[in-house]
Amino acid sequence: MAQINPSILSADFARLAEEAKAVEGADWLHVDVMDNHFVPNLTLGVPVVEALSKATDTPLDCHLMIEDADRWAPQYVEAGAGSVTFHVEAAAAPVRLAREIRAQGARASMALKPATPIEPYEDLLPELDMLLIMTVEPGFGGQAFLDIMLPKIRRTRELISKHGLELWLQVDGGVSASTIERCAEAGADVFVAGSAVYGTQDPADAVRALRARADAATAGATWACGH
Ligand SMILES: O=C(CO)[C@@H](O)[C@H](O)COP(=O)(O)O
Ligand SMILES: [Fe+2]
Repeated sequence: MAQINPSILSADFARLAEEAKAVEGADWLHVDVMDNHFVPNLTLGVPVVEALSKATDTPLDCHLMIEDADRWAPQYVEAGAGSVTFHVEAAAAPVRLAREIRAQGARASMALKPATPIEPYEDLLPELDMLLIMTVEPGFGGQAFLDIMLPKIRRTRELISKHGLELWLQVDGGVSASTIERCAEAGADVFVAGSAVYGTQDPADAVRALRARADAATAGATWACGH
């Protein structure tokens, strides 16, 4: 079954605990951490992640859009994140960092910006629990989905199958009722959705509807074996 991870970036930041509860039933809560250096936007940091992890039973999927990921990522595990995604463009030693995150007991995930190819990282895939392919330039919610990322999603799914890995393949940016099927058909199985969830009257229902669309699009796919 497809996983839907609502992005808290599109929620009301003055009511984070309530907004987190509004999507209980989602698989993970996606938390976008931005430092105004790696991306031109500033959101939240370790203390807010710590508070959120106490405010919801939904596990936290922290997407770090920050420089010096090697130094900061372990602190997000300590703050309560169940999955920590660092950008390969911001990590000096991605293998060491992934091993450190796993040793701390969290899922280790690596993200690629749109212009970063997957091929140089094929040998790193066994070190990861999830790979995130950005389908917008990171930094803001509500941007249009980049169709040109679909071939990269397809090639990554082929690499995962070739190596027989359990790795989850996440897409993030512009995922909505009108784009999720294309992502699912290309091979993604974890979907981040910000505006398509929090921009609706009933966020929990939006999560269910997105999951149903993704599942329908991949019914019968050999790799869609569930989590
Ligand atoms: O990481 C990011 C943006 O950099 C995302 O997680 C966005 O928050 C997704 O928002 P939508 O594109 O779904 O509105
Ligand atoms: Fe994100």
